[in-house]
Amino acid sequence: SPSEVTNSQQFPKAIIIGVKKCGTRALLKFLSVHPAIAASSQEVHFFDTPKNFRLGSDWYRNQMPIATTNQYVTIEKTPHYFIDRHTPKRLAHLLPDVKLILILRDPVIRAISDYVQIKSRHEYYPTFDEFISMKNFTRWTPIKIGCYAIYLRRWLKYFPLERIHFVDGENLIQRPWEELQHVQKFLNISNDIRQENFYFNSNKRGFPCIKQPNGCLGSSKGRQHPFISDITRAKLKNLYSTCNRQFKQLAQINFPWL
Ligand SMILES: Nc1ncnc2c1ncn2[C@@H]1O[C@H](COP(=O)(O)OS(=O)(=O)O)[C@@H](OP(=O)(O)O)[C@H]1O
Repeated sequence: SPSEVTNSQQFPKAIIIGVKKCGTRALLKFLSVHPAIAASSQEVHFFDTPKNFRLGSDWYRNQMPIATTNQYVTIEKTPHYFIDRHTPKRLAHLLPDVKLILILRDPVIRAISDYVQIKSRHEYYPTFDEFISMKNFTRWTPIKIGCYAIYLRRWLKYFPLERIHFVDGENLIQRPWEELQHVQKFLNISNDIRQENFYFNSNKRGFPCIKQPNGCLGSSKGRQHPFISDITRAKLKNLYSTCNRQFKQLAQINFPWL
């Protein structure tokens, strides 16, 4: 077909900048079935990793998926961009018109998810409750990342709020088509990914999958979370209440869990 003759690699029109463990992979996977989207399968880590950044913008473009002429929206996701100090400025300089997508979850659940991932790489590891009972627990990275306002403030020095779309990661699990509808609108593409494209898979602990071959996420997504004590929950809820309030103000959004 003619579109195959003009395959090319394009700089991203949109980037899922984070947040880690909030559903960035699910969002990109669901978006990738849209006919207008070419999605990068790997996390590119261009702006946040010195050895990659030094290779320059040609290297970056060469990491992008081959897009057919129909796929005029190239997207990549690197969740670490959100918390990286250098990325906002570097990205604004290279791609001043890029659209940013930020997916968020309840920071308490996000912290547990982060913990479960780290624990999976260790044979012996303290419990989540043990971490939170430590005096300096607020300096532990899985806890720090959940104070979204701190990081968003940095991004807003380089990007206007209208260029950032916020996705409710809790709702992406419950009613993914609603979040997809908003994202497709933000990207100015047709509303192709709809409710009838999803099913809930009991083998995937009830997480939604897309109706196509390999339409569910891999085994490292949707892990079992450990029991967390009420004391730990109350402590984190209290810690995040200020961050959440500031985030709501900065982002001018309101998700049910915020
Ligand atoms: N449809 C679907 N299927 C499976 N998992 C889903 C889905 N939608 C959202 N999620 C949640 O995504 C969490 C992982 O987030 P990320 O992909 O952003 O993680 S990462 O930062 O790339 O490591 C992952 O966290 P865990 O539950 O802790 O494994 C999921 O809760």
